Amino acid sequence: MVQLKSIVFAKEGKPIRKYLRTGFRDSLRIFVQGGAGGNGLPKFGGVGGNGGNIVAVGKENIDLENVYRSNKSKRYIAQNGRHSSHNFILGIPGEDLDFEVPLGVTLITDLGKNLGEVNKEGEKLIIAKGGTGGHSKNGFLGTKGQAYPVKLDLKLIADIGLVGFPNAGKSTLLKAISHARPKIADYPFTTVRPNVGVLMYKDSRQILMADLPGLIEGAHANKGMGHKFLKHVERTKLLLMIVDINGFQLSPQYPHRNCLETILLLTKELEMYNETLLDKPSMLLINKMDTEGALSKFEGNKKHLKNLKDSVKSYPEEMKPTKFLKFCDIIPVSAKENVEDVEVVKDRLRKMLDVLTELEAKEQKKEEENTNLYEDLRKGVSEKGPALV
Ligand SMILES: Nc1nc2c(ncn2[C@@H]2O[C@H](COP(=O)(O)OP(=O)(O)OP(=O)(O)O)[C@@H](O)[C@H]2O)c(=O)[nH]1
Repeated sequence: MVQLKSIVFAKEGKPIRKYLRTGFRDSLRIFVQGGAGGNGLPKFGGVGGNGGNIVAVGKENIDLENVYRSNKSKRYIAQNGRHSSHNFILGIPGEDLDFEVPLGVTLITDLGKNLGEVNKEGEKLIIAKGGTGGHSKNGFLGTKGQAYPVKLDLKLIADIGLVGFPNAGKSTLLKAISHARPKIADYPFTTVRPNVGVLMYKDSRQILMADLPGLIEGAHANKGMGHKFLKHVERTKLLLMIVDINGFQLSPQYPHRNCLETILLLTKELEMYNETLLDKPSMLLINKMDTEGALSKFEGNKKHLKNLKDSVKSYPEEMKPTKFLKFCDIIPVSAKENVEDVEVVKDRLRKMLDVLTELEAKEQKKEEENTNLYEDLRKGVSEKGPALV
């Protein structure tokens, strides 16, 4: 209760962030060091063994907490290559050190160098190379392996990102539409970590939806949890925005925002984080349609919802995003009370994702055709030599 009061009545300007401990680890800093190469043996021209590499291996169903628990020292050091000797002229190479990482991880050095991503089960990525064994060309001295701190940055891989201000009904929808069992309560910030639900269809198709909590007006200025979880939206194919038909008020110190303003401010927050998010296909749910007066509010807002850009012309500049999401569907629902509404949403989401998958496949095919065309062209040129025009 004390904690709740601290959150809801936190004074403006005072970050709410410190009151919240999400317990969700979406980044982890570790130290990696490839093994050193063994020395060569000049007398016999012996070559030292190469040092082992540090290799990240994709593993389903684990998270960064598992990675941390499996090695709390957070140091990963691969085996050195053995020196060349009378018995082993070719020094034995050091073994690679493989460690498992969750799917969706990006590995970045402290200097900002992106080492790559791991997105599939069993996918391997060398993140620190072992040193080379000593031989005649390097004075028979083995070299050191690469060594540096690396950040593991986890972005959830979900098809749909569910965004909305606190209390809009994100958890309620996720629970109704999928097998997820998120915490639901009548106060903001109940959800303090992203929940992922699986939407199951009769033909065994599964769609992943991530509920991204903590977004509030001013998140771009690091209010609340700031944009902590928005990075997870970057990879989703589709944005599902959910707003309360009655609008939203964070606490008595904050102004009440009606439904239209809520949409506007949410869009603004998305834009402030990364404006390309607004190019994503999206759907809008107007929730809590079972509450008193909801229908008339919805009727009153219908034409504005259809043409948001013009409807908000007179709003203050600081509330307006420069771009708007192009909602494919705007659906009034009651996530809590109306199972049929939820089924409609589930159906529409499936249809939209199927179309997107088809478009993606076509794009990929086109890209492959273009690559082939280019290869043919290159081959033709190298056989005949460049044409003189
Ligand atoms: N009447 C009504 N209440 C709803 C509906 N959907 C959600 N609620 C209620 O609204 C409150 C907030 O719902 P949540 O699902 O926890 O909202 P949330 O967006 O996940 O909230 P945070 O965890 O703060 O991000 C709960 O008391 C829900 O029971 C609805 O369709 N109708």
